[in-house]
Amino acid sequence: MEELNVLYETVLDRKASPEEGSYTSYLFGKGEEKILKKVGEECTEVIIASLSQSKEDLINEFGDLFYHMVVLMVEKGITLEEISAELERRSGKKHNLKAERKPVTNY
Ligand SMILES: N=c1c2ncn([C@@H]3O[C@H](COP(=O)(O)OP(=O)(O)OP(=O)(O)O)[C@@H](O)[C@H]3O)c2ncn1[C@@H]1O[C@H](COP(=O)(O)O)[C@@H](O)[C@H]1O
Repeated sequence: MEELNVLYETVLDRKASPEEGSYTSYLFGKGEEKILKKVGEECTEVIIASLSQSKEDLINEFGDLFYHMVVLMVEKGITLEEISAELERRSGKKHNLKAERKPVTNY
């Protein structure tokens, strides 16, 4: 997802060089507690949209959640590559688990 990389780089840039009128700079200025609050709010909005709103609204809420998650990742010094590596590790583990699975016997 190239857009996610672009977003990550933009957010990283806002942290390094705050810009006036930038919502991202505003969030970093407020600090971690505010960012965590926003991530929590956006999670709740995704849940509400899942239960009662249109697919379009839900996609919109996922967009907000992804954005705030990226802000939190940058705040905590976590890269997209690290998340990617973790997902890859899990996927490899799953394959290994499958290979290790014992055949089912019916007696
Ligand atoms: N993807 C987003 C994005 N998604 C959501 N938001 C902002 O998140 C806020 C969430 O709205 P809310 O109503 O929940 O919050 P609020 O009442 O405005 O603010 P709070 O007082 O609750 O903090 C809105 O102001 C949105 O504009 C985003 N702001 C920025 N981006 C990306 O970040 C990049 C840099 O943006 P700036 O930092 O604004 O330059 C942009 O190019 C965008 O790609």
